[in-house]
Amino acid sequence: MATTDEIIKRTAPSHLIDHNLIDREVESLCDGMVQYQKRPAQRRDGSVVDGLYNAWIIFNNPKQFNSYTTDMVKATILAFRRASADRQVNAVVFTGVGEKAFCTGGNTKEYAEYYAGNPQEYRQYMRLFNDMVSAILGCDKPVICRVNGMRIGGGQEIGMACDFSVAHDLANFGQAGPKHGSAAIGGATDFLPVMIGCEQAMVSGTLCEPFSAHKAARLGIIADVVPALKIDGKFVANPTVVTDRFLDEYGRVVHGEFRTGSQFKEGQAMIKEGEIDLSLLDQKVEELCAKLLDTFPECMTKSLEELRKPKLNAWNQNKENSRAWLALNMMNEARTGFRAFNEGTKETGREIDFVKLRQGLAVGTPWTEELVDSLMPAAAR
Ligand SMILES: CC(C)(COP(=O)(O)OP(=O)(O)OC[C@H]1O[C@@H](n2cnc3c(N)ncnc32)[C@H](O)[C@@H]1OP(=O)(O)O)[C@@H](O)C(=O)NCCC(=O)NCCSC(=O)C1=CCCCC1=O
Repeated sequence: MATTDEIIKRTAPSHLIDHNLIDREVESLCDGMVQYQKRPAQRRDGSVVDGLYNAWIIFNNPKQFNSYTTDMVKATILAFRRASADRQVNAVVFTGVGEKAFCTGGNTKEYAEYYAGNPQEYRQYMRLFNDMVSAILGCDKPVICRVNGMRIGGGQEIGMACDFSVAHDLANFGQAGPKHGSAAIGGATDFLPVMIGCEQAMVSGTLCEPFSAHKAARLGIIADVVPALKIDGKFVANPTVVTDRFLDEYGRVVHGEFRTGSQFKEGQAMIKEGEIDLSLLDQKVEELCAKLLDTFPECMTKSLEELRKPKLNAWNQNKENSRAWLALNMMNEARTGFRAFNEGTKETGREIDFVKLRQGLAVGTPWTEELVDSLMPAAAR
């Protein structure tokens, strides 16, 4: 009987049709701010597999916490289509450079300086954003979000569109919408209720309070969490987060909540003193890729398609209405909120005086450029 290798050699066709949309390097669409790397696949024992790869899609905008510009969104759509069509690719690893941020969502500088006050332009942008989220949810390969740091706003949304998330435990998660003039309708309002239930989704989507990777694991937003902080060469859990007990004296769950007061400050000092090492994160990601490799490919794709449906159906039901509303929102609250973040500083703050705005609207004050200018952090001082 012929061996599998002999059969492959004898029967594999000499020409394969290329199903990619365009034949351009991902990096060429965005000056390298999104990188596409085919990294050799590994077996569970760590040995490298000939001819098979994992596609790493990497956001490379560290100065702006790996937020995505319009060009980066275009490149990301192409990257996921490329990975989906590439016969040699078995899994996609979606991540960012560095250890501070996976992604903090849309680029607030571009939002404030180009899209603010231009709903027709933002509608075009949101076509691209929607296609980016759909490209993740429609990828024929399993998608792992390697959470190399904070996952905030639209970064949390594209992260939740992935099939698996593995995070290091210094990463924070959360939305920014109603604090920065938007609503988390770029996927979070579709995915959160499905993933963590309506009550916790409401807390995250409206109050916009960040939560730790340990809490994200407890809530079910991520599949796994590993330490990244080394003190004297030894990995330790995030010292700003409660990880040494599950309940407080009243029987309430405190595991994964942030420490407070002097304990939190001491934890921050420990992080400053320590060394950040993402080797355990990469080990966990490679282990997951190796497990995914050890399956039938078509059955894997079918399982992905079915298990994605709760998120995908919610997303498809709402994404076009969300796009239209987000465009129009650029006339008032998004224009105000993203300008405030972009023009604010640590000293002036980066958010408006929400009470002042509400007081004005409560007496029917109309939205004018003058009102918006008066709400900017520097003006309010
Ligand atoms: C809470 C933060 C994520 C982290 O805060 P902190 O640790 O205090 O860092 P900062 O000093 O705020 O930021 C450091 C520098 O990074 C720049 N930065 C941070 N985030 C962005 C961003 N998203 N775009 C551009 N630049 C960013 C920041 O300006 C600092 O640089 P500087 O030169 O000014 O010193 C906090 O950073 C934060 O809240 N960031 C903004 C989060 C945000 O609002 N994202 C957009 C949400 S809306 C969105 O993503 C959407 C997606 C699609 C659907 C529609 C939509 O609205």
